[in-house]
Amino acid sequence: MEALTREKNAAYKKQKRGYWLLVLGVVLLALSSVVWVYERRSDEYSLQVQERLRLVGEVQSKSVADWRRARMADAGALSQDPLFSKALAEWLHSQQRDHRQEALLRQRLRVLVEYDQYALVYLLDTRGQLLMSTDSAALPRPLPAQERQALQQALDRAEPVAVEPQAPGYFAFPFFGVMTPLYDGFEPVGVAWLVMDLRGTLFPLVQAWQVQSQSAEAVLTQLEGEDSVININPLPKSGVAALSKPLPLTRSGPAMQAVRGGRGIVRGVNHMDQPVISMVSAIDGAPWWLIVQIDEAEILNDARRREGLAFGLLIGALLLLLALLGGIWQWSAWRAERTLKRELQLHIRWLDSAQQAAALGYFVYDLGKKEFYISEITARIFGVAAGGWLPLHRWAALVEKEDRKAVFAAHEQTIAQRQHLHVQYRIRRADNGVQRWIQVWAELDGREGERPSCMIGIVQDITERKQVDEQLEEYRRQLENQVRLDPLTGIANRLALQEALHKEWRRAARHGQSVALLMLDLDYFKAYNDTYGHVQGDVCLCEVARVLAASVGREGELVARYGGEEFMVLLPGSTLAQAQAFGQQLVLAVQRLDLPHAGSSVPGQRVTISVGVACARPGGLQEPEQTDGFTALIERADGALYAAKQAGRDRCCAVPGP
Ligand SMILES: Nc1nc2c(ncn2[C@@H]2O[C@H](COP(=O)(O)OP(=O)(O)OP(=O)(O)O)[C@@H](O)[C@H]2O)c(=O)[nH]1
Repeated sequence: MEALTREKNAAYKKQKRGYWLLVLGVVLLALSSVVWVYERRSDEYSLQVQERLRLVGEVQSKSVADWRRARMADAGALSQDPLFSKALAEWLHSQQRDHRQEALLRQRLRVLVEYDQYALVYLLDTRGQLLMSTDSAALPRPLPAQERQALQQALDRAEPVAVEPQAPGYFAFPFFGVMTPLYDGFEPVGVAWLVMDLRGTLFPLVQAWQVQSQSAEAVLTQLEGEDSVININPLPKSGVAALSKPLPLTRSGPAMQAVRGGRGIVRGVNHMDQPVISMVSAIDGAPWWLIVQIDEAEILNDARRREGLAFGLLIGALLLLLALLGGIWQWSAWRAERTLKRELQLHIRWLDSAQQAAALGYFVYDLGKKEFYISEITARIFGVAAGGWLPLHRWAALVEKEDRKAVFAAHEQTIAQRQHLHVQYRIRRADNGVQRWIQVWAELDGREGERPSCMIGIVQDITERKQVDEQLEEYRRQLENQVRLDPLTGIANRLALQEALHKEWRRAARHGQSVALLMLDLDYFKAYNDTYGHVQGDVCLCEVARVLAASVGREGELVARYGGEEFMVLLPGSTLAQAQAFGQQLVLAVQRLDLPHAGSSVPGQRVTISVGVACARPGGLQEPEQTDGFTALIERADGALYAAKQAGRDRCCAVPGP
């Protein structure tokens, strides 16, 4: 039972281990799926961001190009304005510089500042000397080389020429300028230097990209010298001011890739050594590149944060579900285990009670250790102190000497041939030395083909049952005898005679011997009954039977009451003469009884017998030859008896064989 409990516990633990392995497998599968999906989602998100970068870059670069084109177009329109140029020419040619013309020119310059949003406008002569400016703005002196060069180019080409942003510039604000030539007919009369403050004009276009990002920025760059660039607009997120000092071109920076002709989405590190994804666009008609960039790590972190949250929730829900399922399973397993334990305890109690009631104990014989483990009841049967381990030699000493060899042989045969063991043997109890009968049923454990490790069996004290069995056997034997005994005389009856006759007939046939049969009858017994009564008649029969029984003694010889006052004597191996002589002895033995018989016609009026003798040598052993043979023998003995009666009774007559 303990083994059963252990087995069930082991099965339960195995089941539990299996469950946790399953849970672990599911969790690992879920995690790897999540990681796989997560990676794919990160890639997808990166592609989405790149697409957005591309769109923003295209829109912004177009806006910047449009803005620049518009500025150049405005400058072109001013250059083509004949009235303005004419007014300037006239003002220049007038000796005292006509105040009215000057007022008109200043008016026009104010319009340019107010409506075309120029920060400053300078009117220069063709040598670059200041003629007038808006709001009395001072002209940088001397006129910087870049502006001088632009002025000259504008006059040479007869079209506006841009003055690109510079670092550091001449003004307190980042600016973009256009040198606009003015002609009176075919004669150049001067140049309008249109200066635009980029902060309120161009920068908002570049910085119009509103995204919730820590790093996303757009920057207009232009080459400064051979190997550096300047950022035209400020980068507030990176803490870089507009037109900051030139930044060296780094090999993997997006600016370098832009300068080398890279366009579209590029990867690289920015000036702060952070990996960024950038959209690089060249601004049409300008030496500028627009770089829209975002920190790559931020993209992924952002994506991961969001995806992670979603997946975290999913995994959390999954784990919660698993935990819930596990809890339910544990609870049901605990309930099942508790029920099982209760049932097991109940069964153990029932089994103990049943074993006690049946005086049934159990044992386990460990084939390796050669030791018995015996239960309490088994210990009680063997008379040892308590259940537990009992070495083989101690058990062997308790087996009755006469039975020991057979019991060992049975045990060995069981182990060798994997048979069931069912033996009954005697033991001497260890405590009081009393002999007891026990019965043992046992079998080997393990499956077919496996090497058995132990023999498990039950033991029952059957001493009382054995005694009852012996009594029953005795009773049966008595009954058997009684069936074959004549109740009045106590000698064999007709049934016993017939069985003996069959047996001896067959034996004689096998050994080629003869069988003699004597048939005896009390003479005038009817008269005896009539004279002395039936009770006395019975007594007489008993006396004669006693005498007859006392006269036979060799093996196979039998005296039987054949019926009424008739008796038979079977003499196997006797010849007719020997049998006749024996018959005569019987006649004399009855005479010697000297029982008075007043009704007898035999002289002396004593109880006498007549005897008929027949003898035969049996032929075949087969039926009906055999039956015919001894039936004929009986008939001939009967015939001989008749002859003895006819001859005067109290004698023995023999009939020779056929
Ligand atoms: N008392 C007693 N008488 C028996 C028993 N069995 C048979 N008898 C009697 O035995 C008598 C047999 O008589 P019969 O067959 O006429 O023969 P018999 O009188 O002996 O005459 P013979 O045999 O010719 O000498 C019968 O009267 C039976 O009643 C018995 O068990 N006890």
